Amino acid sequence: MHFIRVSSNMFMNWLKQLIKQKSIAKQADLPIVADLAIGLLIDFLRRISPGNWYVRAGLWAKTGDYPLGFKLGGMQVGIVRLGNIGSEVLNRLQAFGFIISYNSRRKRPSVLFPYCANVYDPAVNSDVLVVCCALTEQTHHIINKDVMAELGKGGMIINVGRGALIDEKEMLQFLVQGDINGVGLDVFENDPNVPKEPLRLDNIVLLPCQNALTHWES
Ligand SMILES: NC(=O)C1=CN([C@@H]2O[C@H](COP(=O)(O)OP(=O)(O)OC[C@H]3O[C@@H](n4cnc5c(N)ncnc54)[C@H](O)[C@@H]3O)[C@@H](O)[C@H]2O)C=CC1
Ligand SMILES: O=CC(=O)O
Repeated sequence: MHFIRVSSNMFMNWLKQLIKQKSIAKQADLPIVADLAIGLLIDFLRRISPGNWYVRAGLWAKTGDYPLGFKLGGMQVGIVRLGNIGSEVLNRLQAFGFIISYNSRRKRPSVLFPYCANVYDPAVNSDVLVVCCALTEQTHHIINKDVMAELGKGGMIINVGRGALIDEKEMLQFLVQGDINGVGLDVFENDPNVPKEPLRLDNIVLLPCQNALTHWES
Protein backbone atom coordinates (compact mmCIF):
# COMPACT_ATOMS: atom_id res chain seq x y z
CA MET A 1 0.00 0.00 0.00
CA HIS A 2 1.33 3.44 -0.91
CA PHE A 3 0.61 6.80 0.63
CA ILE A 4 1.68 9.76 -1.45
CA ARG A 5 1.62 13.46 -0.58
CA VAL A 6 2.45 16.10 -3.12
CA SER A 7 2.19 19.86 -3.51
CA SER A 8 0.49 21.22 -6.60
CA ASN A 9 3.60 23.01 -7.87
CA MET A 10 5.62 19.81 -7.75
CA PHE A 11 2.74 17.56 -8.70
CA MET A 12 3.37 16.81 -12.36
CA ASN A 13 7.09 16.13 -11.91
CA TRP A 14 6.50 13.83 -8.98
CA LEU A 15 3.73 12.05 -10.80
CA LYS A 16 5.86 11.42 -13.89
CA GLN A 17 8.72 10.17 -11.75
CA LEU A 18 6.50 7.86 -9.75
CA ILE A 19 4.81 6.44 -12.82
CA LYS A 20 8.24 5.83 -14.34
CA GLN A 21 9.29 3.97 -11.21
CA LYS A 22 5.99 2.06 -11.34
CA SER A 23 5.38 3.23 -7.77
CA ILE A 24 1.93 4.28 -8.79
CA ALA A 25 -0.44 2.85 -11.28
CA LYS A 26 -2.79 5.60 -12.30
CA GLN A 27 -3.14 9.32 -12.78
CA ALA A 28 -4.79 11.86 -10.56
CA ASP A 29 -8.42 10.98 -10.06
CA LEU A 30 -10.73 13.98 -10.38
CA PRO A 31 -13.69 12.62 -8.39
CA ILE A 32 -11.43 12.25 -5.38
CA VAL A 33 -10.39 15.89 -5.71
CA ALA A 34 -14.08 16.72 -5.47
CA ASP A 35 -14.41 14.41 -2.44
CA LEU A 36 -11.77 16.37 -0.61
CA ALA A 37 -13.26 19.72 -1.64
CA ILE A 38 -16.44 18.55 0.07
CA GLY A 39 -14.36 17.31 3.01
CA LEU A 40 -12.82 20.76 3.38
CA LEU A 41 -16.24 22.36 3.12
CA ILE A 42 -17.72 20.15 5.82
CA ASP A 43 -14.64 20.50 7.97
CA PHE A 44 -14.87 24.25 7.78
CA LEU A 45 -18.64 24.56 8.21
CA ARG A 46 -18.84 22.09 11.09
CA ARG A 47 -15.55 23.33 12.60
CA ILE A 48 -14.02 19.87 12.75
CA SER A 49 -10.32 20.78 12.61
CA PRO A 50 -10.45 23.72 15.02
CA GLY A 51 -12.79 21.74 17.32
CA ASN A 52 -10.28 18.91 17.32
CA TRP A 53 -7.53 21.28 18.44
CA TYR A 54 -9.83 22.85 21.03
CA VAL A 55 -10.41 19.48 22.68
CA ARG A 56 -6.75 18.44 22.40
CA ALA A 57 -5.62 21.68 24.01
CA GLY A 58 -7.84 20.95 27.02
CA LEU A 59 -9.89 24.08 26.37
CA TRP A 60 -13.30 22.35 26.46
CA ALA A 61 -13.02 21.63 30.17
CA LYS A 62 -11.26 24.93 30.87
CA THR A 63 -13.28 27.44 28.89
CA GLY A 64 -16.52 25.66 27.98
CA ASP A 65 -18.35 24.86 24.80
CA TYR A 66 -16.83 25.62 21.43
CA PRO A 67 -18.65 28.05 19.07
CA LEU A 68 -21.29 26.32 16.95
CA GLY A 69 -20.78 25.46 13.30
CA PHE A 70 -23.19 25.89 10.41
CA LYS A 71 -25.97 23.67 9.06
CA LEU A 72 -25.01 22.45 5.59
CA GLY A 73 -28.45 22.07 4.03
CA GLY A 74 -29.78 25.40 2.79
CA MET A 75 -26.38 27.10 2.58
CA GLN A 76 -25.70 28.79 -0.74
CA VAL A 77 -22.63 27.58 -2.60
CA GLY A 78 -21.19 29.09 -5.78
CA ILE A 79 -18.90 26.87 -7.85
CA VAL A 80 -16.26 28.90 -9.66
CA ARG A 81 -15.82 27.21 -13.06
CA LEU A 82 -17.64 24.03 -13.87
CA GLY A 83 -14.91 21.82 -15.36
CA ASN A 84 -14.40 18.18 -14.45
CA ILE A 85 -13.77 18.85 -10.78
CA GLY A 86 -16.47 21.52 -10.54
CA SER A 87 -19.04 19.12 -12.01
CA GLU A 88 -18.09 16.43 -9.53
CA VAL A 89 -18.33 18.98 -6.71
CA LEU A 90 -21.78 19.97 -7.93
CA ASN A 91 -23.00 16.34 -7.88
CA ARG A 92 -21.83 15.95 -4.32
CA LEU A 93 -23.21 19.27 -3.08
CA GLN A 94 -26.70 18.29 -4.22
CA ALA A 95 -26.76 15.35 -1.83
CA PHE A 96 -26.30 17.68 1.16
CA GLY A 97 -29.06 20.06 0.14
CA PHE A 98 -26.84 23.06 -0.61
CA ILE A 99 -28.38 25.77 -2.78
CA ILE A 100 -26.08 25.80 -5.79
CA SER A 101 -25.12 28.25 -8.51
CA TYR A 102 -22.17 28.11 -10.86
CA ASN A 103 -19.89 30.41 -12.78
CA SER A 104 -18.37 29.26 -16.04
CA ARG A 105 -17.31 30.83 -19.30
CA ARG A 106 -20.42 29.39 -20.94
CA LYS A 107 -23.82 28.35 -19.64
CA ARG A 108 -24.22 24.59 -19.62
CA PRO A 109 -27.63 23.74 -21.10
CA SER A 110 -27.62 20.39 -19.29
CA VAL A 111 -27.03 21.99 -15.87
CA LEU A 112 -30.24 23.17 -14.28
CA PHE A 113 -28.70 25.26 -11.49
CA PRO A 114 -28.48 29.05 -11.86
CA TYR A 115 -25.67 30.21 -14.13
CA CYS A 116 -23.58 33.29 -13.36
CA ALA A 117 -21.66 34.79 -16.26
CA ASN A 118 -19.15 36.47 -13.95
CA VAL A 119 -17.57 35.57 -10.66
CA TYR A 120 -19.14 38.48 -8.74
CA ASP A 121 -22.70 37.17 -8.91
CA PRO A 122 -22.02 33.91 -7.08
CA ALA A 123 -19.96 35.94 -4.59
CA VAL A 124 -22.91 38.24 -3.91
CA ASN A 125 -25.39 35.38 -3.66
CA SER A 126 -23.37 32.70 -1.89
CA ASP A 127 -22.21 31.80 1.60
CA VAL A 128 -19.38 29.74 0.16
CA LEU A 129 -17.35 29.84 -3.06
CA VAL A 130 -15.72 26.58 -4.15
CA VAL A 131 -12.90 27.43 -6.54
CA CYS A 132 -12.14 24.62 -9.04
CA CYS A 133 -10.73 26.62 -11.89
CA ALA A 134 -7.70 26.13 -14.12
CA LEU A 135 -4.98 28.71 -13.50
CA THR A 136 -4.36 30.85 -16.58
CA GLU A 137 -3.47 34.49 -17.24
CA GLN A 138 -7.19 35.21 -17.26
CA THR A 139 -7.94 33.40 -14.03
CA HIS A 140 -4.89 34.55 -12.03
CA HIS A 141 -6.31 36.20 -8.88
CA ILE A 142 -9.85 35.64 -10.15
CA ILE A 143 -10.79 35.76 -6.48
CA ASN A 144 -9.57 39.30 -5.82
CA LYS A 145 -10.44 41.86 -3.17
CA ASP A 146 -13.58 42.96 -5.02
CA VAL A 147 -14.90 39.39 -5.12
CA MET A 148 -14.08 38.93 -1.44
CA ALA A 149 -15.80 42.20 -0.60
CA GLU A 150 -18.93 40.96 -2.43
CA LEU A 151 -18.74 37.68 -0.55
CA GLY A 152 -18.79 39.65 2.66
CA LYS A 153 -18.20 38.99 6.34
CA GLY A 154 -20.19 35.74 6.42
CA GLY A 155 -18.51 34.37 3.29
CA MET A 156 -16.17 31.42 2.98
CA ILE A 157 -13.87 30.18 0.24
CA ILE A 158 -12.68 26.66 -0.56
CA ASN A 159 -9.83 26.44 -3.08
CA VAL A 160 -8.82 23.12 -4.66
CA GLY A 161 -7.66 24.61 -8.01
CA ARG A 162 -4.39 26.50 -7.73
CA GLY A 163 -3.16 28.91 -5.07
CA ALA A 164 -2.79 31.87 -7.40
CA LEU A 165 -6.49 31.80 -8.28
CA ILE A 166 -6.88 33.76 -5.04
CA ASP A 167 -5.05 36.96 -4.20
CA GLU A 168 -3.54 35.38 -1.10
CA LYS A 169 -2.22 38.61 0.40
CA GLU A 170 -5.65 40.23 0.20
CA MET A 171 -7.33 37.06 1.45
CA LEU A 172 -5.17 37.09 4.58
CA GLN A 173 -6.11 40.71 5.27
CA PHE A 174 -9.78 39.89 4.83
CA LEU A 175 -9.41 36.95 7.22
CA VAL A 176 -7.45 38.83 9.86
CA GLN A 177 -9.90 41.76 9.78
CA GLY A 178 -12.92 39.43 9.88
CA ASP A 179 -14.10 40.69 6.49
CA ILE A 180 -14.66 37.11 5.34
CA ASN A 181 -15.58 34.25 7.62
CA GLY A 182 -12.99 31.67 6.65
CA VAL A 183 -11.19 29.62 4.03
CA GLY A 184 -10.29 26.00 3.34
CA LEU A 185 -7.20 25.64 1.17
CA ASP A 186 -5.54 22.69 -0.50
CA VAL A 187 -3.32 24.93 -2.63
CA PHE A 188 -1.23 28.05 -1.99
CA GLU A 189 0.42 30.66 -4.18
CA ASN A 190 3.87 29.38 -3.29
CA ASP A 191 3.29 25.91 -1.92
CA PRO A 192 4.73 24.02 -0.14
CA ASN A 193 5.64 27.31 1.57
CA VAL A 194 2.52 28.62 3.23
CA PRO A 195 2.12 32.14 4.58
CA LYS A 196 2.72 32.41 8.34
CA GLU A 197 -0.39 34.42 9.28
CA PRO A 198 -2.94 31.60 8.84
CA LEU A 199 -1.15 29.42 11.32
CA ARG A 200 -2.55 31.46 14.19
CA LEU A 201 -6.09 31.75 12.81
CA ASP A 202 -8.80 29.22 13.56
CA ASN A 203 -10.99 30.24 10.62
CA ILE A 204 -8.71 28.63 8.06
CA VAL A 205 -8.19 24.95 7.28
CA LEU A 206 -4.94 24.13 5.48
CA LEU A 207 -4.09 20.95 3.59
CA PRO A 208 -0.81 19.88 1.99
CA CYS A 209 -2.30 19.37 -1.49
CA GLN A 210 -3.10 15.72 -0.86
CA ASN A 211 -6.16 15.90 -3.00
CA ALA A 212 -5.46 14.06 -6.18
CA LEU A 213 -4.02 10.75 -5.02
CA THR A 214 -5.08 8.20 -2.42
CA HIS A 215 -4.17 4.78 -1.09
CA TRP A 216 -4.70 1.77 -3.23
CA GLU A 217 -3.66 -1.85 -3.03
CA SER A 218 -0.82 -2.85 -5.33
N1 LIG B 1 -5.89 20.18 -5.64
C1 LIG B 1 -5.54 19.16 -6.41
O1 LIG B 1 -5.03 18.15 -5.99
C2 LIG B 1 -5.83 19.24 -7.87
C3 LIG B 1 -6.02 20.44 -8.48
N2 LIG B 1 -6.29 20.50 -9.80
C4 LIG B 1 -6.50 21.83 -10.38
O2 LIG B 1 -7.88 21.99 -10.65
C5 LIG B 1 -8.01 22.62 -11.91
C6 LIG B 1 -9.33 22.24 -12.53
O3 LIG B 1 -9.30 20.87 -12.89
P1 LIG B 1 -10.40 20.26 -13.88
O4 LIG B 1 -11.75 20.58 -13.39
O5 LIG B 1 -10.02 18.85 -14.09
O6 LIG B 1 -10.08 21.07 -15.20
P2 LIG B 1 -11.05 21.39 -16.40
O7 LIG B 1 -10.17 21.74 -17.55
O8 LIG B 1 -12.09 20.34 -16.57
O9 LIG B 1 -11.80 22.70 -15.88
C7 LIG B 1 -11.13 23.90 -15.71
C8 LIG B 1 -12.14 25.03 -15.62
O10 LIG B 1 -11.40 26.24 -15.73
C9 LIG B 1 -11.97 27.05 -16.73
N3 LIG B 1 -10.94 27.77 -17.48
C10 LIG B 1 -9.90 27.26 -18.13
N4 LIG B 1 -9.20 28.24 -18.75
C11 LIG B 1 -9.83 29.40 -18.47
C12 LIG B 1 -9.62 30.75 -18.85
N5 LIG B 1 -8.59 31.10 -19.64
N6 LIG B 1 -10.46 31.66 -18.38
C13 LIG B 1 -11.48 31.30 -17.62
N7 LIG B 1 -11.76 30.03 -17.24
C14 LIG B 1 -10.94 29.10 -17.66
C15 LIG B 1 -12.65 26.11 -17.69
O11 LIG B 1 -13.73 26.77 -18.30
C16 LIG B 1 -13.13 25.01 -16.78
O12 LIG B 1 -14.41 25.30 -16.29
C17 LIG B 1 -6.79 22.16 -12.70
O13 LIG B 1 -6.47 23.09 -13.70
C18 LIG B 1 -5.73 22.04 -11.66
O14 LIG B 1 -5.04 23.27 -11.58
C19 LIG B 1 -6.41 19.38 -10.55
C20 LIG B 1 -6.23 18.15 -10.00
C21 LIG B 1 -5.88 18.00 -8.62
O1 LIG C 1 -2.60 19.33 -8.10
C1 LIG C 1 -2.65 18.37 -8.76
C2 LIG C 1 -3.00 18.30 -10.17
O2 LIG C 1 -3.31 17.18 -10.67
O3 LIG C 1 -3.02 19.33 -10.85
